[in-house]
Amino acid sequence: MAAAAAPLDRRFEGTAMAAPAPLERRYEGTARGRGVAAAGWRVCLAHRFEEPWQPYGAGDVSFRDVLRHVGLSLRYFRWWYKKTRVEKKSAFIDLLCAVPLQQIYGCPLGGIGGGTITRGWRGEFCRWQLNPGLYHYGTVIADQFTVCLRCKGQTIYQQVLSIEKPSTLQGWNWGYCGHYAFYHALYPRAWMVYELPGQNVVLTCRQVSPVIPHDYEDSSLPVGVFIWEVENGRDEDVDVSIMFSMQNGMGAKDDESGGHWNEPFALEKEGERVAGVLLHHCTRVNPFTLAISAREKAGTGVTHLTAFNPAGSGREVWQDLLHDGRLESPPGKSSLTEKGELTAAAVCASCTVPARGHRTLEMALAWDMPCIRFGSKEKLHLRRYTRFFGSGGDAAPALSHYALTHYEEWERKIEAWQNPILENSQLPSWYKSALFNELYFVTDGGTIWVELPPDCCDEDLRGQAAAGLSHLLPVLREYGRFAYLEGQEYRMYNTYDVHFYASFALVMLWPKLQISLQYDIAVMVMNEDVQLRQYLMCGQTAQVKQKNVVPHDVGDPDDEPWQRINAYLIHDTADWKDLNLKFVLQVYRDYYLTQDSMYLRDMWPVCQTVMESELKFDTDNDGLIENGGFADQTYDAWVVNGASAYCGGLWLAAVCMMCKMAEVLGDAKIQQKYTDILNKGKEAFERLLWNGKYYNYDSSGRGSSDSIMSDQCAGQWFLGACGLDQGEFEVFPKSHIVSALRTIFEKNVMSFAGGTMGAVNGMRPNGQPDTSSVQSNEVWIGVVYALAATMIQEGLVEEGFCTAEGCYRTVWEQLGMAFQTPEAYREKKVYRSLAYMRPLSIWSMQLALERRASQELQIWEHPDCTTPWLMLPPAALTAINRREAGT
Ligand SMILES: CC(C)CCC[C@@H](C)[C@H]1CC[C@H]2[C@@H]3CC=C4C[C@@H](O[C@@H]5O[C@H](CO)[C@@H](O)[C@H](O)[C@H]5O)CC[C@]4(C)[C@H]3CC[C@]12C
Repeated sequence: MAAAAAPLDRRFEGTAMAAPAPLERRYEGTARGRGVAAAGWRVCLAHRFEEPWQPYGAGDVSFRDVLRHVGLSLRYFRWWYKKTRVEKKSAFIDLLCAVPLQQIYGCPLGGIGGGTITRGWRGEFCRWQLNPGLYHYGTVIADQFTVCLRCKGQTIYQQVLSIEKPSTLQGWNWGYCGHYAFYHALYPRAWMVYELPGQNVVLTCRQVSPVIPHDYEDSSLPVGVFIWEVENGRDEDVDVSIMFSMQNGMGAKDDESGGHWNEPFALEKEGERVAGVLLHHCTRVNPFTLAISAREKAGTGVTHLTAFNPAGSGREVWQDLLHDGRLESPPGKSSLTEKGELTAAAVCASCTVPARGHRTLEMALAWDMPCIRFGSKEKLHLRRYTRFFGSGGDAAPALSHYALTHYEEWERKIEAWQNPILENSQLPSWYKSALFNELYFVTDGGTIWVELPPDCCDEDLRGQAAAGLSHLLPVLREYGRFAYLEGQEYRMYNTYDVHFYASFALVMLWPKLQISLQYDIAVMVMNEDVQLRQYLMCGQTAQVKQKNVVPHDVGDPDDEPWQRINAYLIHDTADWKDLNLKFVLQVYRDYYLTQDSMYLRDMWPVCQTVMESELKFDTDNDGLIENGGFADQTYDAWVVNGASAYCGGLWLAAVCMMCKMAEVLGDAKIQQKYTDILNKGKEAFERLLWNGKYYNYDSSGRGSSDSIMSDQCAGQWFLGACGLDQGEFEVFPKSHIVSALRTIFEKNVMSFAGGTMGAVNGMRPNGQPDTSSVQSNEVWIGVVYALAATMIQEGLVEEGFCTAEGCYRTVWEQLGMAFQTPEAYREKKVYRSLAYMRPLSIWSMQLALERRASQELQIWEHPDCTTPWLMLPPAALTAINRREAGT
């Protein structure tokens, strides 16, 4: 098989794909680092991305769209003013103050649901989600690693490993030359390789977070480990010290609120000793403790400085380290900070690296915020990790010790999971990077994972448990409650129409979290919230949540999620057509992948309930639902009228799955009922929407109803993922699906931006993007990955990879949006909603590949492959490899 070329300097022939951005071009070093993964996202620290694109603003809306949305704009502005200026809260979607794009982010630190701290690719600590679901964007300049080299008792080199030249801590030697370092991300690990100019010493810092598939313990821990590999190329021994400094706080106003204090700690257990400093951050709400530490072992000394002023020159710290490569500290705790005062601490690990030799220094960052309150401050929640480390707020030393003594095991598990994919030379390297790096959102999606209190007195939960969800309480008790945001800028938990796409990552890697999430939704289906409110799109007043329908989301972290749901008030989603169907589709998909029959049995009545609610949308009784003439589905600003490819296709797929579930559960009556509907509905779907090449957007016959929608095969996507796409279960004629996918590839992909940016949501048959709405001419990255998966399922493997590649390269290489993949971009200049949930759908590509390969296996077995289920059919791969190798 063709060897993979360097991922970032390839040329493409035979497609209009432009050369990818050479993110490593500025690297002038020769070092490749130690143990750095081959695949991943690699960038030189001196790299500069092109001018940042702008978030969608008023200026990007056409006059026609402005007129179309005058009512919404006025109502939104009135609501926004009240929320932000009168109630002094933040808006769940702030259209007037979008987060500005910073092209700086790298892998976040931390496991799932304990909060995250993102490090930038230049090494900065820059994006903080410690208060659940709420982000603070700010680089804390005191949070650094500094290296000190000494030979024969003399310091020969001391440098902050940062290219910054800040105005504080001016007594430190800043301005490391970025041309001699590169960053490499392969989530949940990242590497930074620093060649120390003129020193013949190379440092590789490997950052590891405990994000381990199918692990529900260590994956919840709020820790990150930094393993410093020091390579000495000199002919003499070098004493090397790495100092890790950290401010008490996250660079927000709170840091100066007074009352914070630091203290040194050392913890020895089972012959392993870890030492460092605790930084107690004593806020009224959600207080926490940060811990910086290092592992002491033979030949490695650990020293610390309990407190220093990060707002001053820092000269005393610098000189102290310079003097002997160690830190000296007054004993005991620091005093409490005064109001307006900042404090920081540092820990230093030192060892001697023999001439031409190599040594390792291990450091950790842990944070302990066990008890959390959301914005409403009504309820106290315990984070998942408290079941292993307690909720007393004193766990930071134990967390640090555990992280430093278990990271090797975590890495073994991470490699066992990733290697079969990474070692598959038939998969293009951009895909390997995309697949693992997009997973950052599972932890950095404002994610929370909390315990169900043992004495749970939530009436709703108890009621539902009694009323048929027999495994609700056992599941929630054992696996806790999980929620992640629709997007860092779209602050709603578990937005369900979007989770539909992202859920593949969860069910494939942490299936119990998907199941727990589904139980939560099932409970909410049964509940109502009769409070009335005005919806902003159309201005009508309706209740917050109706009974027997799937909610849009489970709430805003700035309020009280799970308690007050449906934070989204743009539309009354009780009338949305996709939400109920997406529940049914996920239930069967989850059952198919997990074979959890308790789950299936519990969800079955809920599926019947939501399908009954949905049936009322089949107004003409032809077996097919109709859309309501407004944007009543995930494309919430793109109006649909009558039968539609998207919702109609999801409907038929859900009806098919109802038949299948009824069969599995032996419910013949329901099976017959849905079989009848399916037969009628299939006929109506083909008659109303098939135009000989693809399925029309909708059946209204209006101006853009024959648009080509990139997501028109969403129903087939789910059917295929569950093996329900052939024989008696064939819902859509195979030839129609393949023809539709080919049309999408030709029009939405290759005729848009020269085939380099993925698939535009809507394309007119004449090859012009559909501008009938503000969303039809957008590209939705998560939809594109789902489309690519569908193509792979249907045998259009090369087309699928080519389609997805455009999005990856645009986001990660051209636009500098690493670790913040947005919901959408347009062909030029604008994007929408950074750090979004939907792109996790890339895991459905992996499922499609695995499924295909296992089918192909019967007819084609490759002698060299140790993981045959990851193999692709030879014909498709020859083409992909040709493009990958640039031949
Ligand atoms: C800055 C001005 C106020 C702009 C004036 C023009 C506006 C009236 C419209 C231009 C763009 C519209 C927005 C486009 C997207 C939106 C997202 C939506 O929420 C979530 O979106 C997902 C789709 O991306 C959806 O799947 C999820 O379920 C939703 O939770 C809410 C509406 C809107 C903000 C939309 C509103 C009107 C414009 C700003």
